[in-house]
Amino acid sequence: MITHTIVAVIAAFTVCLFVSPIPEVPTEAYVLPYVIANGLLSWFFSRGSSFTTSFTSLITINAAFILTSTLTTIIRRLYFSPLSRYPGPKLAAVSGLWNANEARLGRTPRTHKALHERFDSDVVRIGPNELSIRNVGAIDQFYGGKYIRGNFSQVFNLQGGQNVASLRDHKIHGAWRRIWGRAFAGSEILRYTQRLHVHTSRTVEKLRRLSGKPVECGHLLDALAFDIILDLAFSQDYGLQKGKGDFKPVELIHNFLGLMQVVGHLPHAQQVLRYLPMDPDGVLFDQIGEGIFAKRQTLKTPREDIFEHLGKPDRETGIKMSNKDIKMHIPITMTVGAHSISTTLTRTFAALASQPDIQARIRQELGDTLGENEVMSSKTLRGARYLEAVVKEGLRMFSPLHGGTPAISPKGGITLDTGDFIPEHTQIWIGQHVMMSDEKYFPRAGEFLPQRWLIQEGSKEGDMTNLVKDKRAWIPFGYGTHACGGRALAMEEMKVTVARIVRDFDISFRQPQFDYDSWADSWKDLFLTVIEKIDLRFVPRTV
Ligand code: HEM
Repeated sequence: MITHTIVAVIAAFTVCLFVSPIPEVPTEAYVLPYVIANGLLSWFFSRGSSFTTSFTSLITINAAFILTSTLTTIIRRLYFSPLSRYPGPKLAAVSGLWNANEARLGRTPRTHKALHERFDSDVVRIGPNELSIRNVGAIDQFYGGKYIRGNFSQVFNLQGGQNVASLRDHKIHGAWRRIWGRAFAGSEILRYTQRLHVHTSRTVEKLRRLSGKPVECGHLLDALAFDIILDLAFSQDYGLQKGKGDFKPVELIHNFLGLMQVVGHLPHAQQVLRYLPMDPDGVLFDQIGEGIFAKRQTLKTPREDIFEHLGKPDRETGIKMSNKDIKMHIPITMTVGAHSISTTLTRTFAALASQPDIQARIRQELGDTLGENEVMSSKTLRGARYLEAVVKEGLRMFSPLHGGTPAISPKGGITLDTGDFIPEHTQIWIGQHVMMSDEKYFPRAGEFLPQRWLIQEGSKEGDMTNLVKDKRAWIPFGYGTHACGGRALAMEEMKVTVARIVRDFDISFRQPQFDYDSWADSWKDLFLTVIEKIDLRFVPRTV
């Protein structure tokens, strides 16, 4: 028995040397050999021994192996890892489960920010092979050029297949992004103007009918954003604003974001889940999406929509998406295309509800810049700089993807301008919340101050007020090759919606003593942020 134990301990040390370095070895690479080794051992021990003896030998050898592996891994991660020099919770250094649990609770961005402050460090360790970085120069160092995207993005292809948000191959990703880019070119955005106008008009009419009665703002804007994306992507009038369409897909998004967020932080779990049946909410969401897409394919009218572009080849390389590739873009379009907009806008309207002076200033600017009965669009709102500042400030404080998307540190590692060396293969996060709520970049970061984005009278272009110390830290849409594919549409949609609603209504909280801080504490960052209900009043303006 002693020989078995010694052999198991030596084997465990050897395996640990093999699986521990950064990056860690994929689950299959050691689970499969482990199972095979156990099968061979069972066969070996069962020859000429009783069941009890061979079973005891097997248990002893497994216990010695697992215990030694666990202890070796913990000691290595705590004291001998190249990341040991960085501060952070000990539990985070030991296991990815710490970060996954923060993710489950929907508070990773806030926890990471608190760690940077507690340890007074721009680099903190948030996993055995993971760091959170709070340094503006690092954004381009890690996300500029052809960087390797982190493990988290692989959660978008659990059911097999790829979309732009999961793809790691730069050649194909580049081609797919150019295809996406054509759907959001300036000329296309202008073509979407009339459709945006129709949908925002429905929301405005609805608010007029409600005439100052409390409205659950998240629900109102979910309906608006979902109707818009289903029209622009699939040429369909889904009718949520008219109370006709099915709200189920919106509810499903809220449900499965939680699962995605946890699994995204556990790459080994992602690998296992690929072999298991999909979560029922995910299956239903896919089915609804495919139904919407199938309906689109039967339309007789010309389909001047985003998916029309996705079906065309990339002009530079000739690369074309297969039918499967196109279908893989349905769920992501419905999720990021609607949920991001509605949560950002809802929280922006809540910020406006507490600041009537900002509403008044938006109205005054619209009066000065817009012609009478002019349809609002990126073109007609071009001169509305204060409106743009309000939307930018909303995106700074309420970005829907608050925790960032990770990158893998390149070969040879990177030295930050703080002097910190980040070893190769480390997964790093430069989170939106960590960066955009930092006083060093945005003084009075906790306050909603659109004027921070206005260039001072008489100053040079690019010379901002002293409330923006470094505009490179404004990253609501991410940065680099994987930055948001729908930014132009998102900006247009948010500007038009804010302008139309603020021009026609006085916005206030349902209860004058609304506890904004408790409401903000209840938001959950589940890859995309999920917010609790909020009732606002939209009182029609008479002039
Ligand atoms: C408030 C609105 C929005 C915000 C703040 C936002 C932000 C983001 C962020 C931070 C990313 C990840 C970037 C990265 O990995 O570095 C992303 C990815 C993406 N977004 Fe948006 N988004 C918004 C709305 C939209 C809309 C309306 C669409 C249109 C359908 C869209 C399409 C995409 C796509 C396709 C990607 C994946 C890009 C890639 O991986 O190459 N987004 N977005």
